[in-house]
Amino acid sequence: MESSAFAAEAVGLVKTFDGKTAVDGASMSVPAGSIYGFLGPNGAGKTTTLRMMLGIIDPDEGTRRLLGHEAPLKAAHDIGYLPEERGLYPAMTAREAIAFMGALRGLPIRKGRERAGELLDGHGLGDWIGKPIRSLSKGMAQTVQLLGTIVHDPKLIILDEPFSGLDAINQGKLEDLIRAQADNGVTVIFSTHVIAHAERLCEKVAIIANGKIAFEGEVDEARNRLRPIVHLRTRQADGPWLDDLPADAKRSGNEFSFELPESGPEPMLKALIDHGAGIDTLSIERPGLHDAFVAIAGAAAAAEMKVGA
Ligand SMILES: Nc1ncnc2c1ncn2[C@@H]1O[C@H](COP(=O)(O)OP(=O)(O)OP(=O)(O)O)[C@@H](O)[C@H]1O
Repeated sequence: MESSAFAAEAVGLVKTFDGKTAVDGASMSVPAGSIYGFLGPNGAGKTTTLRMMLGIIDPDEGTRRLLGHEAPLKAAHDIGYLPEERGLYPAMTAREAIAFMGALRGLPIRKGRERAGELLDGHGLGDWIGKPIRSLSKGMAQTVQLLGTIVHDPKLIILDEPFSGLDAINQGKLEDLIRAQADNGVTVIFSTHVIAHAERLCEKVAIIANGKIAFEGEVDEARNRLRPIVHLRTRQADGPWLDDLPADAKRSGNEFSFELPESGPEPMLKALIDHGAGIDTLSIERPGLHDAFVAIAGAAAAAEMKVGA
């Protein structure tokens, strides 16, 4: 049943709300045991796609398969889901909230309480175990909800914008938690509009803009679509060596920047040296995922994304 190399797959998912297409033919394949990032600006269709994958809503067209099940709800006990809208019952204690979330996924409540204690201890919230949710800070409550998402040891975790609302320290802890889950063989899918998290965590990403998947593949594959950029500062301002630079090199004083030629840096560097440019500084910058995002999804979509945490 779960022998597939993919923990989640979607083929041609379409969803229209009131005549407006929110998701327009999304196909994704999430390798089992990987960390998979779903990147796109607000309103791009991330939440709608994840809800279709989970079986919370049905697509108008297309198919999906979750942990080997064509009816995603059949996999419900093996799934952990953190929705974009956060919320816990304010009067429940941290322990009860976690145990309750586990019970909704089939974990016996007694076991859930036990695991809740371990998880809260392990995440620095041991002192809050018996405190009502309303007495916790927003970040703590979000951590509790996250612990409730993993309390039943799911095989696949789907987190919708899990980093939003967390300060930098808690964002770092969440990255650690995601890595720890993946190290244990759990598949993690998370959506984000912050590129840095995906760049640090993911092997594979999907980039969605205007309801369409513009790219799906390895992070390196996205970055490799762009050529590295050479930044060069010469000692001389003028000379025959200027002809050795690519015609479209950008110049500011003695500083030049241009795409690395297909032939690599050596032939050009040799020519520059032979023709008397005098190399002051040289660096070759590999494009980041943000540059790749701009190239793939367009500048307008990229402008709505955040580069860093
Ligand atoms: N239940 C719904 N009824 C009507 N329109 C909807 C519904 N759910 C989503 N939409 C619309 O579908 C489009 C995609 O929304 P979706 O929430 O999937 O995007 P998103 O990428 O997750 O962005 P965000 O992070 O802002 O939620 C938006 O235009 C949204 O208004």
